[in-house]
Amino acid sequence: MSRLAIIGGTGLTQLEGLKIVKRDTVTTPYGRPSAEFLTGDLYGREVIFLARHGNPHSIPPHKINYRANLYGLKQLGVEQIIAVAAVGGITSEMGPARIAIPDQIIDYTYDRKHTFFEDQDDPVTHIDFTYPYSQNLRTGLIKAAAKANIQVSPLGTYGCTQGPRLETTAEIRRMERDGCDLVGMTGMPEAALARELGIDYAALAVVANWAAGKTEGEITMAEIEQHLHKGMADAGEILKQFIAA
Ligand SMILES: CSC[C@H]1O[C@H](OP(=O)(O)O)[C@H](O)[C@@H]1O
Ligand code: HPA
Repeated sequence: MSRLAIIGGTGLTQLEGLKIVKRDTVTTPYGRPSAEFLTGDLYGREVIFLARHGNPHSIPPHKINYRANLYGLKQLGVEQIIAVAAVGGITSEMGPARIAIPDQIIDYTYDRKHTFFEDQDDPVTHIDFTYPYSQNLRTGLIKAAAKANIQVSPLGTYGCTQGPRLETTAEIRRMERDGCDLVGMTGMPEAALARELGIDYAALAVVANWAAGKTEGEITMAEIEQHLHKGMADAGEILKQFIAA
């Protein structure tokens, strides 16, 4: 069976149910990962968990060392990653607490270390990224959601912004015109780095709020926390069914 890792984001700093058997503080040629890699038993399967923003949550999205995180997971033999991510909902289906399994990404980030192929000695390498998420893992997550009786959006385009600020109304309007259904700040370069390392990667996106300008008023952290509470409980059920299968 492939070695599976779960990367947790906002609202998932600790993975409930994980019986931890090993803690690895890994060093990589790219620096230090966000936190210890926790290996343990989750519903009978060995899983490695990493808190993307650190534990406690202290690293903002643009400061995450994505290369160290992904390289560290590769060093531990990981072949599959499910990334859990909080997002804002842009299109009508993507209301708060909804879960989506995106199939596409648009990258609006800048100034992030986004590739392993940049040294003079490296051959020039252009990975294929036509389908940024693993179809195999996406299908598994969609089936797991059906088994858990949780309605999810089986498709969606994740737009990744630089953060840490939230977006303006005009930025969200532009992203919607571009075809984005969801907005988050960590999907890239995480997904591309996984592909560069040959690790299968899919995301469980949990909608925390309507994106900027989609409702009257401003976005509050209280609203985000409330919706994430429900959304993360559902994400946990989906992961449980995914592992059971
Ligand atoms: C207002 S919460 C924004 C924060 O939450 C998301 O984190 P993650 O993708 O790690 O769950 C988003 O990308 C931002 O980093
Ligand atoms: O509205 C948002 N924008 C960007 N990232 C997010 N993560 C949760 N909500 C949002």
